[in-house]
This record gives sequence, structure tokens and C-alpha cells, in this order.
Amino acid sequence: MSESALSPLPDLPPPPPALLSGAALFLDFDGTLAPIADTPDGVVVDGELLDLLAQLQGALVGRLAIVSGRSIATLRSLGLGDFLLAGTHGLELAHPGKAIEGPARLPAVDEAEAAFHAFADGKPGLLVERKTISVGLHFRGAPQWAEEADDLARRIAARSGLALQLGKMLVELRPGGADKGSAVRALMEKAPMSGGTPLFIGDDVTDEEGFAAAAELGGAGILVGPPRNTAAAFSLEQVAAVRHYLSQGAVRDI
Ligand SMILES: O=P(O)(O)OC[C@H]1O[C@H](O[C@H]2O[C@H](CO)[C@@H](O)[C@H](O)[C@H]2O)[C@H](O)[C@@H](O)[C@@H]1O
Repeated sequence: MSESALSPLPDLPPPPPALLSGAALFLDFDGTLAPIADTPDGVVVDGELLDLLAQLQGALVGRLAIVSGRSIATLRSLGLGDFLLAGTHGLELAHPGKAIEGPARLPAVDEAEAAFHAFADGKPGLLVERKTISVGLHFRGAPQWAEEADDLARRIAARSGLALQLGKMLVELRPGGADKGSAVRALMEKAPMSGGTPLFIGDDVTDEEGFAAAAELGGAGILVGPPRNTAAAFSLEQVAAVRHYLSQGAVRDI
């Protein structure tokens, strides 16, 4: 029996509100700011969240970035265009009102998308998500296909050179060369994020590189959700707890 099976992972402590003071705040989106929904399109950004983010952005003198697996085009279409955005797991970057910086869509991604469609056709509940420079295969609506979806994505990654990105009930194929950790490091070198202490809040495996980069740079990560092996130092239970935590920063003079 493995050691992890014998000893349950310890609960991480909740983050002290004082961490928000002087923070350069990196926020994951799905599962952190917005609850997980059945499908990618089922997520709505409510006015309360936008107000909270705007207040924090003001209190932190602009040191707030949303770092998501979603493409920047999608984040903007969700109403998040007034914030500094890192999209597609750190591959894309955009300042409010400015052009998106990032690689072009590769032919290999189109081929992967065709292969995902061929696999998903006739299997109700599977969903292919076409993203600007990547493609996802979601099995939240048909978890019985999880293993085969994973096998397929691994095979395509091995022959195409695309990076396999695991997510919540999701496999994704994308160009390599960046992750949420590299996004944190790049953003911390320049205004508005430089000068703050990085604090990364996220729930998914793609957020682990963000937690590690924040810790390396003298800050910390906050894991949203149950205990797991993580580079985060603190945890919050769920989206509502994240919003409550952030609201303490929004009303203080930070
Ligand atoms: O880095 P994130 O902002 O957390 O984005 C990660 C992925 O989020 C979305 O998928 C996840 O959320 C969906 C809506 O709640 C859910 O239906 C799905 O099962 C989750 O995997 C998004 O669709 C992906 O593109 C992001 O990579």
C-alpha cells in the first residue's frame, strides 16, 4: 500500500486576510471565481463578481490578473475584458483594451479537433470545445468515456508534439512552451503586477504551476477545494469562500 493511502493529506490552513495587503493577485477562473457548471457555456459572470474584481483591482493599484485555461477571446466574451488576462494556461496575454499576445493556431490543433469530433460523434454527453489555439474534449456529461478520451488525447499528443493538458473532466491539446507558472513569472516582471507579492488562487491541476511560481517569488498559493498533493500553502473550500475571502481585501485599504 502506498504511503499516501496510509496517511490522509492534511488540511491546509485558511489564508490570512493580511495576505491580500500588497498582493499581486493571480486568479484562476473556473472553479475559483465561478462555480463549475455542466458545460463550458453554462458559466455566467455575475455583476457581483465584476464589482468585487473591480474593487480589488482598484485597491491593489491594478495588481490583479485572471489566469485561466480559457482563451482570452472567451474570457472577454464573458465580460472580463477590463482585467489583465492570461489565457489558454499561460500561452496568451492581454491588457485591457489591447491586442492579444500569443501564438497562432497550429494545424496540429485542427487535426486534434477533427480526431476529437470523430471520437465524440454518436456518444451523447461528450463535448468538443474549440478554443482559439487549443481544443478540449469534455466528458463531464459522459464520464464512462473518461479513460478512452484520456488514451486518445495521449496518443494524439505523442504523435503531434502538442502538449496534453489535463483538467476537470477534460482533456485538452495545446501548444507547449508556457503554463500558468511562466505566466506568473512573466507578469511579475512588469507593471502593474511587479512590486506586489504574488498570491495565486486556483482549484485545478493547471493551477499547480501558478502556486509553485508564486511561492518561488516569495508569495503563496491558495488551493480551492479538498486536500491533495499541492504546492499551495493555504486552502479555501469553494467558490463562495474565495469570494468572501476576496471581499475582505476589497473593503480594506490595501
Ligand atoms: O483555468 P480555468 O479558468 O479553471 O479553466 C479551466 C477550464 O475551464 C473550463 O472547463 C471547466 O469548467 C467547465 C464549466 O464549469 C466545466 O464544465 C468543465 O468540466 C471544466 O473542465 C473550460 O471549458 C476550459 O476551456 C478551461 O481550460
